[in-house]
Amino acid sequence: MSLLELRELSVIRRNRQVLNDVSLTISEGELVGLIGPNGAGKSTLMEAALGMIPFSGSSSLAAMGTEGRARKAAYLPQSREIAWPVSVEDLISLGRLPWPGGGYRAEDRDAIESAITRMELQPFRHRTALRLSGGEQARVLIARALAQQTPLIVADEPVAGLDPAQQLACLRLFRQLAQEGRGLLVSLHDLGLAVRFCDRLVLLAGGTVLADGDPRHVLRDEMVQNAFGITLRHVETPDGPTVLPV
Ligand SMILES: Nc1ncnc2c1ncn2[C@@H]1O[C@H](COP(=O)(O)OP(=O)(O)OP(=O)(O)O)[C@@H](O)[C@H]1O
Repeated sequence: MSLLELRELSVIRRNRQVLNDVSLTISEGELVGLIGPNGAGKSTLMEAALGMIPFSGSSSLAAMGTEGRARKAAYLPQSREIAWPVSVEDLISLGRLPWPGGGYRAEDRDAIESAITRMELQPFRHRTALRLSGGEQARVLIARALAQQTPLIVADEPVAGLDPAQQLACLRLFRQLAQEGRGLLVSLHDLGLAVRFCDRLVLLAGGTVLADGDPRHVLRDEMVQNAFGITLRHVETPDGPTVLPV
């Protein structure tokens, strides 16, 4: 079943066409990597898909009411702002706000505990979120999105600022969530991680989809040269395929 359908989505920002006729579907059980150079329109695509900015074309999510949308999709924005000096546990519990009861039922507690465990945040749960390191704050915000327990997760550069072990742990968790039937749209700059963990890659450049499909096919030489102006060395490892930009 599809969780997100974008049809001919176009966005104009400051009189400039940032996205041009982008069509995309995310289905249950899929971890989809959104890749592309800086300024390609990855964040814009996510914001438009969620109905946060004006666009033309259609988005199945943006067409829903705010409550239905918040129960369908959790969003991790690129900017990791924490506005108030709340505890880690309280911040994560905000993920339960879209659900009836607003966070006080037994299932809310279970969702919050599960998110804390999955992001290995037990030692931090009573700390003030604003006083954590940048990477620790990033993990707390991922946990808030997990606590929302939505079928779809839209995450804008979720592993930016995480150390290598935490990057791997985060993408392994995303893979596991996909295996459990959730759909994930995740923007990534590390193409090695993208090819290793994603079921599918969508390559965005100049506001259009250059390629959408099997990661190794999307990352073929002419596509990578066209989008990024670089070459990739493809490497087979015991843990699966990866790539090195050269
Ligand atoms: N609020 C805004 N107002 C006007 N233009 C914007 C705004 N946000 C982004 N843009 C422009 O839209 C284009 C796409 O930006 P976007 O942030 O979607 O790219 P991106 O692919 O996510 O980039 P990055 O990899 O650097 O995060 C860029 O040219 C950017 O300057």
